[in-house]
Parts: sequence; structure tokens; C-alpha cells
Amino acid sequence: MDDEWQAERNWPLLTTGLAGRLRRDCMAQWLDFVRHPFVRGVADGTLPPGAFRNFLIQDYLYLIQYARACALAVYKADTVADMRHAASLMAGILDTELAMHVGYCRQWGIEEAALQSAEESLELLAYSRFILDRAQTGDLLDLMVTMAPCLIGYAEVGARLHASPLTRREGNPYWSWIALYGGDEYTQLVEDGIRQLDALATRYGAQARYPTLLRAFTTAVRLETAFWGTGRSA
Ligand SMILES: Cc1ncc(CN)c(N)n1
Repeated sequence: MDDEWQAERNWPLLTTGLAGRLRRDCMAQWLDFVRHPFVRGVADGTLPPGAFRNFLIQDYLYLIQYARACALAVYKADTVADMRHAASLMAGILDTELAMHVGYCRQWGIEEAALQSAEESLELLAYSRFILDRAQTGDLLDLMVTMAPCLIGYAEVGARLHASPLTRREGNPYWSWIALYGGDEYTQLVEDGIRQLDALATRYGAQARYPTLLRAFTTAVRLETAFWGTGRSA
């Protein structure tokens, strides 16, 4: 560990229940994701701006696919309460994260028209289509497990960088991105998602199907790691 923030101590909810067990059981891949050189470059402000700009464009396109997966979660839900939860996650992505993203891209000189007309990178295609495949072929628990690294990983990165004394604040062009993912609105979205995953785990029998769930979760984590490089190849 290269700084003091630790999920186990600073945000125990990330480490409990089904999400926490999955995270723990693929810890090597998880650390590759949340401690990636891209994240270090964001923390100390040394990431090349071009890589970040391309990343933002691809991330906009990714969030649209993620919102579509949420819509499939509404469709897959067996109860009205689960439908409402998936619908509120979708609204959180479209109305909060994507909306903040568009405003944020503008600060980086990227207009929404440019975002919409960009071509999808291979990293984006692989990751988003993997999620959408699980959405088509699995049940609601399969889908929510596959979607979990996206939700939890950026929250962990945001919370850690936000709290870390090693993060450069003054003059860091990426500080507002850190504040977005370390902020209250995103934190709330993630905590709701973790609690929902636990509720689904009980009702959908996660224990008996754990190896399959862990495989999907780990694949999504590896695809998250690859996605940090999307700015390089876009
Ligand atoms: C690829 C990716 N993964 C996660 C997040 C955070 N929802 C994101 N914006 N983009």
C-alpha cells in the first residue's frame, strides 16, 4: 500500500457482503484496476492531457451502454422494488454521472456533439458488450454482479485519492474528476448498489453459484483495467 487509505478501515461497506467477498477473492486483479498507472497519473497530475481527453470521450460512450444495461436490469427484475432500484440506478447514471460528465468534458473543450460522433474504442466495445451479454443471458444477479466493479471501483479510487495526503490538489487538472467520484452523490449511488446486491444475493442464491459470479466479476475487473488504456488507443 502506498498511502494510508484502506477500504477495510475507511469504507468498510465496500468490503462486506457479496461485493466485499467478490472484491477480496480477486484482490490481485482488483489492485491492478484501482492502483493502475492511469490512476497514479490522475493523483499526481502527470497523466498526459491527451490520454485523459480520449478517456473522457470513451467514458461518455461507455456510460450510455451502462445505462442500457440498467434498462435490461429493469426488464429482468422479478419485483417492482427491484425494477425501481434498477430504474433509479439508470437515472443516477443518466441524470447525475452522464450529465456531470458532459459538463466536465466541456471544461476540457469537448462539446457533446463531438462526444456523440466519436468512434467506440476496442476496450469500450469489449467491456460494454461483455456486460450486455451477461444482461441478455443471465438473471438479475448475474447482471448486477457484472456491473458492480464499475460502480464500486471508481468509488474506491475517488475516495482514496480524495482522502490521500499524497494526491496533488493545487494545480492538478484532474482534481475535479477525483472530487466527482469521491463526492457524496456518487457515494450514495454506490452504497445503494452494494445494499441491493446483498439483497439479491440472498434471494437469488449467490452461495450456490458463487464460482460463476466470481468469474464474471473478475472478467469485468480485468476489462476495467484495460479501459484505463482506452485513451491511448482511441
Ligand atoms: C469504464 C468506467 N467504469 C466505471 C465508471 C464509474 N461509473 C465509469 N465512469 N467508467
